[in-house]
Amino acid sequence: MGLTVDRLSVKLQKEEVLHQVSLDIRDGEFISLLGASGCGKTTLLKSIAGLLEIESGEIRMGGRDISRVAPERRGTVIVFQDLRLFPHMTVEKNIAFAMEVKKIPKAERKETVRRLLNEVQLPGYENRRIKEMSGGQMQRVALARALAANPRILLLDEPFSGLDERLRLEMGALVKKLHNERKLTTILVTHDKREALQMSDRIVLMDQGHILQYASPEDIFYHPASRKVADYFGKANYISGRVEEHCFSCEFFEMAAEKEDGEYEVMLRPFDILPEPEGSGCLVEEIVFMGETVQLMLKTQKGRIFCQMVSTEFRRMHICEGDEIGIRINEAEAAGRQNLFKKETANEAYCI
Ligand SMILES: Nc1ncnc2c1ncn2[C@@H]1O[C@H](COP(=O)(O)OP(=O)(O)OP(=O)(O)O)[C@@H](O)[C@H]1O
Repeated sequence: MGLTVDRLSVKLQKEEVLHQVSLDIRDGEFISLLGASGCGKTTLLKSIAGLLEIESGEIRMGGRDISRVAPERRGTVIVFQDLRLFPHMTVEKNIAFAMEVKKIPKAERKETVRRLLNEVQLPGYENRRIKEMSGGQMQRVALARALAANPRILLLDEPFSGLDERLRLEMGALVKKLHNERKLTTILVTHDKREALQMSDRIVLMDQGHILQYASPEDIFYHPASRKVADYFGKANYISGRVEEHCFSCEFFEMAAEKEDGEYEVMLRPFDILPEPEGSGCLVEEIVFMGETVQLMLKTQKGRIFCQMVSTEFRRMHICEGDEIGIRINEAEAAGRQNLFKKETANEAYCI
Protein backbone atom coordinates (compact mmCIF):
# COMPACT_ATOMS: atom_id res chain seq x y z
CA MET A 1 0.00 0.00 0.00
CA GLY A 2 1.54 3.34 -1.07
CA LEU A 3 2.01 5.94 1.63
CA THR A 4 2.16 9.72 1.40
CA VAL A 5 3.38 11.99 4.15
CA ASP A 6 2.34 15.50 3.23
CA ARG A 7 3.83 18.54 5.00
CA LEU A 8 3.78 16.75 8.33
CA SER A 9 4.67 18.74 11.44
CA VAL A 10 4.81 17.19 14.89
CA LYS A 11 5.36 18.87 18.24
CA LEU A 12 6.57 17.05 21.35
CA GLN A 13 6.19 19.00 24.57
CA LYS A 14 5.66 22.22 22.60
CA GLU A 15 8.89 21.75 20.62
CA GLU A 16 8.47 21.22 16.88
CA VAL A 17 10.35 18.00 16.12
CA LEU A 18 9.24 17.44 12.50
CA HIS A 19 8.97 20.46 10.23
CA GLN A 20 6.71 20.07 7.19
CA VAL A 21 8.11 16.70 6.19
CA SER A 22 6.87 15.32 2.85
CA LEU A 23 7.51 11.83 1.56
CA ASP A 24 6.00 9.54 -1.08
CA ILE A 25 6.51 5.82 -0.58
CA ARG A 26 5.46 3.45 -3.33
CA ASP A 27 3.62 0.21 -2.69
CA GLY A 28 6.17 -2.53 -1.90
CA GLU A 29 9.15 -0.23 -1.39
CA PHE A 30 11.81 -0.77 1.28
CA ILE A 31 12.65 2.59 2.79
CA SER A 32 15.27 3.44 5.41
CA LEU A 33 15.11 6.49 7.65
CA LEU A 34 18.66 7.51 8.39
CA GLY A 35 20.21 10.37 10.34
CA ALA A 36 21.94 11.45 13.51
CA SER A 37 20.45 10.73 16.91
CA GLY A 38 17.54 13.05 17.68
CA CYS A 39 16.84 14.07 14.05
CA GLY A 40 13.25 12.78 14.23
CA LYS A 41 13.34 9.27 12.70
CA THR A 42 11.35 7.58 15.46
CA THR A 43 8.92 10.50 15.61
CA LEU A 44 8.21 10.10 11.89
CA LEU A 45 7.77 6.33 12.26
CA LYS A 46 5.44 6.72 15.25
CA SER A 47 3.42 9.37 13.41
CA ILE A 48 2.91 6.96 10.51
CA ALA A 49 1.85 4.27 12.99
CA GLY A 50 -0.63 6.69 14.60
CA LEU A 51 1.10 6.68 17.98
CA LEU A 52 1.62 10.45 18.09
CA GLU A 53 -0.68 13.36 17.61
CA ILE A 54 0.27 15.42 14.59
CA GLU A 55 0.33 19.20 14.57
CA SER A 56 -0.44 19.73 10.89
CA GLY A 57 -0.19 17.96 7.55
CA GLU A 58 -1.59 14.66 6.37
CA ILE A 59 -0.68 11.00 6.15
CA ARG A 60 -2.39 9.19 3.29
CA MET A 61 -2.46 5.50 2.53
CA GLY A 62 -3.55 4.48 -0.95
CA GLY A 63 -4.80 8.06 -1.37
CA ARG A 64 -6.99 7.96 1.79
CA ASP A 65 -6.24 10.34 4.67
CA ILE A 66 -5.46 8.19 7.69
CA SER A 67 -4.14 10.96 9.93
CA ARG A 68 -6.99 10.47 12.36
CA VAL A 69 -7.47 6.71 11.99
CA ALA A 70 -6.72 4.62 15.12
CA PRO A 71 -3.33 2.83 15.07
CA GLU A 72 -4.84 -0.67 14.98
CA ARG A 73 -6.93 0.21 11.91
CA ARG A 74 -4.13 1.63 9.74
CA GLY A 75 -2.69 -1.63 8.47
CA THR A 76 0.67 -0.70 10.01
CA VAL A 77 2.61 -2.56 12.66
CA ILE A 78 5.70 -1.36 14.48
CA VAL A 79 8.61 -3.33 15.98
CA PHE A 80 10.59 -1.33 18.55
CA GLN A 81 14.23 -1.66 19.49
CA ASP A 82 13.30 -3.06 22.93
CA LEU A 83 10.89 -5.53 21.20
CA ARG A 84 8.28 -5.26 24.01
CA LEU A 85 7.72 -8.99 24.33
CA PHE A 86 6.19 -10.51 27.47
CA PRO A 87 9.23 -12.25 29.07
CA HIS A 88 7.36 -14.77 31.22
CA MET A 89 5.00 -15.93 28.50
CA THR A 90 5.73 -18.57 25.90
CA VAL A 91 6.58 -17.74 22.32
CA GLU A 92 3.15 -18.96 21.24
CA LYS A 93 1.34 -16.71 23.76
CA ASN A 94 3.39 -13.72 22.66
CA ILE A 95 2.67 -14.20 18.98
CA ALA A 96 -0.99 -15.11 19.49
CA PHE A 97 -1.72 -12.30 21.97
CA ALA A 98 -3.49 -9.97 19.51
CA MET A 99 -5.36 -12.91 17.97
CA GLU A 100 -6.61 -13.91 21.43
CA VAL A 101 -7.87 -10.37 22.04
CA LYS A 102 -9.70 -10.58 18.71
CA LYS A 103 -11.19 -13.94 19.82
CA ILE A 104 -9.81 -15.89 16.88
CA PRO A 105 -10.48 -19.63 17.49
CA LYS A 106 -7.69 -21.58 19.19
CA ALA A 107 -7.01 -24.01 16.33
CA GLU A 108 -6.62 -21.14 13.87
CA ARG A 109 -4.30 -19.29 16.28
CA LYS A 110 -2.13 -22.38 16.69
CA GLU A 111 -1.88 -22.89 12.94
CA THR A 112 -0.99 -19.21 12.36
CA VAL A 113 1.71 -19.30 15.05
CA ARG A 114 3.16 -22.51 13.53
CA ARG A 115 3.27 -20.93 10.08
CA LEU A 116 4.80 -17.66 11.35
CA LEU A 117 7.48 -19.50 13.32
CA ASN A 118 8.42 -21.33 10.14
CA GLU A 119 8.60 -18.01 8.30
CA VAL A 120 10.98 -16.50 10.86
CA GLN A 121 13.00 -19.74 10.95
CA LEU A 122 12.10 -20.76 14.50
CA PRO A 123 10.06 -23.91 13.85
CA GLY A 124 8.93 -25.79 16.97
CA TYR A 125 9.65 -22.96 19.43
CA GLU A 126 6.00 -22.52 20.49
CA ASN A 127 6.47 -23.52 24.14
CA ARG A 128 9.80 -21.80 24.82
CA ARG A 129 9.64 -18.85 27.24
CA ILE A 130 10.96 -15.49 25.98
CA LYS A 131 13.37 -15.14 28.93
CA GLU A 132 15.00 -18.42 27.83
CA MET A 133 15.85 -17.16 24.35
CA SER A 134 18.85 -15.41 22.78
CA GLY A 135 18.67 -11.81 21.50
CA GLY A 136 18.47 -12.95 17.88
CA GLN A 137 15.69 -15.43 18.64
CA MET A 138 13.71 -12.75 20.46
CA GLN A 139 13.99 -10.51 17.40
CA ARG A 140 12.49 -13.28 15.30
CA VAL A 141 9.60 -13.70 17.75
CA ALA A 142 8.97 -9.95 17.67
CA LEU A 143 8.88 -10.10 13.86
CA ALA A 144 6.49 -13.06 13.91
CA ARG A 145 4.22 -11.21 16.34
CA ALA A 146 4.23 -8.17 14.07
CA LEU A 147 3.39 -10.29 11.02
CA ALA A 148 0.52 -11.97 12.89
CA ALA A 149 -1.38 -8.70 12.46
CA ASN A 150 -1.10 -9.16 8.66
CA PRO A 151 0.23 -5.65 8.13
CA ARG A 152 0.49 -3.90 4.79
CA ILE A 153 3.15 -1.60 6.17
CA LEU A 154 5.91 -2.91 8.44
CA LEU A 155 7.62 -0.26 10.58
CA LEU A 156 10.93 -1.22 12.18
CA ASP A 157 12.57 1.05 14.78
CA GLU A 158 16.19 -0.09 14.94
CA PRO A 159 15.23 -3.67 15.77
CA PHE A 160 18.74 -5.06 15.08
CA SER A 161 20.79 -2.52 16.99
CA GLY A 162 21.56 -4.79 19.95
CA LEU A 163 22.89 -7.63 17.79
CA ASP A 164 26.42 -8.47 16.75
CA GLU A 165 27.49 -8.03 13.12
CA ARG A 166 26.73 -11.59 11.99
CA LEU A 167 23.25 -11.66 13.54
CA ARG A 168 22.50 -8.20 12.14
CA LEU A 169 23.24 -9.46 8.64
CA GLU A 170 21.14 -12.57 9.22
CA MET A 171 18.17 -10.57 10.54
CA GLY A 172 18.53 -8.05 7.72
CA ALA A 173 18.36 -10.86 5.16
CA LEU A 174 15.33 -12.37 6.91
CA VAL A 175 13.47 -9.05 6.98
CA LYS A 176 14.23 -8.48 3.30
CA LYS A 177 12.98 -11.98 2.46
CA LEU A 178 9.73 -11.46 4.39
CA HIS A 179 9.33 -8.04 2.80
CA ASN A 180 9.63 -9.54 -0.69
CA GLU A 181 7.53 -12.65 -0.07
CA ARG A 182 4.70 -10.80 1.63
CA LYS A 183 4.92 -7.81 -0.73
CA LEU A 184 5.06 -5.47 2.25
CA THR A 185 5.92 -1.82 2.29
CA THR A 186 8.69 -1.58 4.89
CA ILE A 187 10.16 1.44 6.68
CA LEU A 188 13.31 0.82 8.70
CA VAL A 189 14.81 3.32 11.14
CA THR A 190 18.54 2.82 11.41
CA HIS A 191 21.76 4.56 12.40
CA ASP A 192 23.75 2.28 10.18
CA LYS A 193 24.40 3.76 6.75
CA ARG A 194 25.78 0.49 5.42
CA GLU A 195 22.59 -1.32 6.42
CA ALA A 196 20.52 1.42 4.75
CA LEU A 197 22.60 1.31 1.55
CA GLN A 198 22.39 -2.49 1.36
CA MET A 199 18.73 -2.98 2.14
CA SER A 200 16.76 -0.05 0.79
CA ASP A 201 15.08 0.87 -2.45
CA ARG A 202 15.28 4.46 -1.24
CA ILE A 203 16.84 6.23 1.72
CA VAL A 204 15.48 9.24 3.62
CA LEU A 205 18.35 11.16 5.18
CA MET A 206 17.05 13.40 7.98
CA ASP A 207 18.56 16.28 9.90
CA GLN A 208 16.90 18.23 12.71
CA GLY A 209 13.36 17.38 11.69
CA HIS A 210 13.92 18.01 7.96
CA ILE A 211 14.63 15.72 5.03
CA LEU A 212 18.03 16.46 3.52
CA GLN A 213 17.60 14.03 0.64
CA TYR A 214 15.30 11.19 -0.41
CA ALA A 215 16.83 9.04 -3.11
CA SER A 216 18.04 5.58 -4.08
CA PRO A 217 21.21 4.33 -2.36
CA GLU A 218 23.30 4.92 -5.51
CA ASP A 219 21.89 8.40 -6.07
CA ILE A 220 22.33 9.53 -2.50
CA PHE A 221 25.91 8.23 -2.46
CA TYR A 222 27.03 9.41 -5.89
CA HIS A 223 24.78 12.47 -6.30
CA PRO A 224 24.47 13.98 -2.83
CA ALA A 225 22.24 17.06 -2.76
CA SER A 226 24.62 18.95 -0.45
CA ARG A 227 27.94 18.71 1.34
CA LYS A 228 26.07 17.62 4.45
CA VAL A 229 24.71 14.58 2.61
CA ALA A 230 28.06 13.86 0.97
CA ASP A 231 29.85 13.97 4.32
CA TYR A 232 27.28 11.74 5.98
CA PHE A 233 27.98 8.89 3.59
CA GLY A 234 31.74 8.89 3.80
CA LYS A 235 34.97 10.79 3.56
CA ALA A 236 35.18 13.35 0.81
CA ASN A 237 37.74 15.74 -0.65
CA TYR A 238 36.57 19.20 -1.72
CA ILE A 239 38.74 20.92 -4.29
CA SER A 240 38.14 24.58 -5.09
CA GLY A 241 37.73 25.82 -8.62
CA ARG A 242 35.64 28.02 -10.90
CA VAL A 243 32.89 27.50 -13.42
CA GLU A 244 33.13 29.75 -16.44
CA GLU A 245 31.04 29.26 -19.55
CA HIS A 246 29.97 25.75 -18.55
CA CYS A 247 33.48 24.57 -17.77
CA PHE A 248 34.73 23.82 -14.25
CA SER A 249 38.46 24.09 -13.78
CA CYS A 250 40.65 23.50 -10.74
CA GLU A 251 44.33 22.87 -10.15
CA PHE A 252 44.11 19.25 -11.23
CA PHE A 253 41.61 18.99 -14.10
CA GLU A 254 38.78 20.51 -16.12
CA MET A 255 35.32 19.21 -16.89
CA ALA A 256 32.10 20.33 -18.54
CA ALA A 257 29.66 21.68 -15.92
CA GLU A 258 26.00 22.66 -16.15
CA LYS A 259 26.27 25.40 -13.53
CA GLU A 260 26.17 29.17 -13.45
CA ASP A 261 29.52 30.93 -13.46
CA GLY A 262 31.07 31.23 -10.00
CA GLU A 263 33.24 29.70 -7.30
CA TYR A 264 32.63 26.00 -6.62
CA GLU A 265 34.13 22.97 -4.94
CA VAL A 266 34.19 19.61 -6.61
CA MET A 267 33.59 16.69 -4.25
CA LEU A 268 35.80 13.71 -4.92
CA ARG A 269 35.54 10.45 -3.02
CA PRO A 270 38.84 8.93 -1.81
CA PHE A 271 38.59 6.22 -4.51
CA ASP A 272 38.51 8.92 -7.25
CA ILE A 273 42.06 9.96 -6.43
CA LEU A 274 44.76 7.66 -7.68
CA PRO A 275 48.36 7.82 -6.42
CA GLU A 276 51.09 8.11 -9.05
CA PRO A 277 54.37 6.86 -7.58
CA GLU A 278 56.40 8.54 -10.35
CA GLY A 279 54.74 11.93 -9.91
CA SER A 280 55.41 14.78 -7.49
CA GLY A 281 53.70 17.46 -5.42
CA CYS A 282 52.23 15.30 -2.64
CA LEU A 283 53.95 14.11 0.53
CA VAL A 284 52.70 10.76 1.84
CA GLU A 285 51.95 11.68 5.43
CA GLU A 286 50.22 8.53 6.60
CA ILE A 287 49.38 5.06 5.29
CA VAL A 288 46.66 3.10 7.08
CA PHE A 289 46.23 -0.57 6.18
CA MET A 290 42.54 -1.51 6.46
CA GLY A 291 42.64 -5.09 5.16
CA GLU A 292 40.99 -5.01 1.74
CA THR A 293 41.81 -1.34 1.27
CA VAL A 294 44.54 1.12 2.16
CA GLN A 295 44.01 4.76 3.11
CA LEU A 296 46.59 7.42 2.26
CA MET A 297 46.81 10.91 3.68
CA LEU A 298 48.65 13.15 1.25
CA LYS A 299 49.87 16.66 1.97
CA THR A 300 50.03 19.16 -0.86
CA GLN A 301 51.06 22.79 -0.77
CA LYS A 302 47.45 23.89 -0.28
CA GLY A 303 46.14 21.25 2.08
CA ARG A 304 45.50 17.56 2.50
CA ILE A 305 43.99 14.96 0.22
CA PHE A 306 42.61 11.68 1.35
CA CYS A 307 42.74 8.73 -0.98
CA GLN A 308 41.81 5.09 -0.67
CA MET A 309 42.55 2.12 -2.87
CA VAL A 310 42.46 -1.66 -3.03
CA SER A 311 45.40 -2.96 -0.99
CA THR A 312 46.60 -5.46 -3.63
CA GLU A 313 47.01 -2.56 -6.09
CA PHE A 314 48.71 -0.46 -3.44
CA ARG A 315 51.29 -3.18 -2.73
CA ARG A 316 52.45 -3.08 -6.33
CA MET A 317 53.20 0.67 -6.02
CA HIS A 318 55.82 0.34 -3.24
CA ILE A 319 54.84 3.64 -1.64
CA CYS A 320 56.09 4.45 1.88
CA GLU A 321 55.33 7.20 4.38
CA GLY A 322 57.57 10.22 3.70
CA ASP A 323 57.71 9.59 -0.09
CA GLU A 324 56.80 12.30 -2.56
CA ILE A 325 54.29 11.13 -5.15
CA GLY A 326 51.78 12.61 -7.58
CA ILE A 327 48.06 12.07 -7.97
CA ARG A 328 45.70 11.53 -10.86
CA ILE A 329 42.01 12.32 -10.67
CA ASN A 330 39.51 9.91 -12.15
CA GLU A 331 38.20 12.64 -14.43
CA ALA A 332 35.58 10.58 -16.23
CA GLU A 333 33.94 9.68 -12.91
CA ALA A 334 34.09 13.28 -11.68
CA ALA A 335 32.57 14.60 -14.91
CA GLY A 336 29.86 11.93 -14.85
CA ARG A 337 28.82 12.74 -11.29
CA GLN A 338 29.00 16.55 -11.37
CA ASN A 339 29.38 16.85 -7.60
CA LEU A 340 29.85 20.60 -7.63
CA PHE A 341 28.82 22.63 -4.61
CA LYS A 342 28.79 26.41 -4.29
CA LYS A 343 31.85 27.37 -2.34
CA GLU A 344 30.90 27.76 1.32
CA THR A 345 34.11 29.02 2.93
CA ALA A 346 37.03 31.19 1.94
CA ASN A 347 39.35 28.41 3.01
CA GLU A 348 41.64 27.44 0.14
CA ALA A 349 42.69 24.18 1.76
CA TYR A 350 41.22 20.91 0.64
CA CYS A 351 38.75 19.72 3.19
CA ILE A 352 38.61 16.14 4.36
N1 LIG B 1 8.43 12.27 24.41
C1 LIG B 1 9.17 13.31 24.03
N2 LIG B 1 9.00 14.52 24.55
C2 LIG B 1 9.74 15.57 24.15
N3 LIG B 1 10.70 15.52 23.23
C3 LIG B 1 10.94 14.32 22.67
C4 LIG B 1 10.19 13.14 23.04
N4 LIG B 1 10.65 12.10 22.33
C5 LIG B 1 11.64 12.59 21.54
N5 LIG B 1 11.82 13.92 21.75
C6 LIG B 1 12.77 14.80 21.05
O1 LIG B 1 12.42 14.85 19.70
C7 LIG B 1 13.56 14.84 18.86
C8 LIG B 1 13.44 13.69 17.88
O2 LIG B 1 13.48 12.47 18.58
P1 LIG B 1 13.42 11.06 17.85
O3 LIG B 1 13.36 10.00 18.90
O4 LIG B 1 12.36 11.10 16.82
O5 LIG B 1 14.83 11.05 17.12
P2 LIG B 1 15.61 9.85 16.42
O6 LIG B 1 16.17 10.40 15.17
O7 LIG B 1 14.72 8.66 16.32
O8 LIG B 1 16.75 9.58 17.48
P3 LIG B 1 17.52 8.21 17.86
O9 LIG B 1 18.27 7.83 16.64
O10 LIG B 1 18.41 8.63 18.98
O11 LIG B 1 16.48 7.21 18.27
C9 LIG B 1 14.75 14.76 19.78
O12 LIG B 1 15.26 16.05 19.95
C10 LIG B 1 14.18 14.24 21.09
O13 LIG B 1 14.90 14.74 22.18
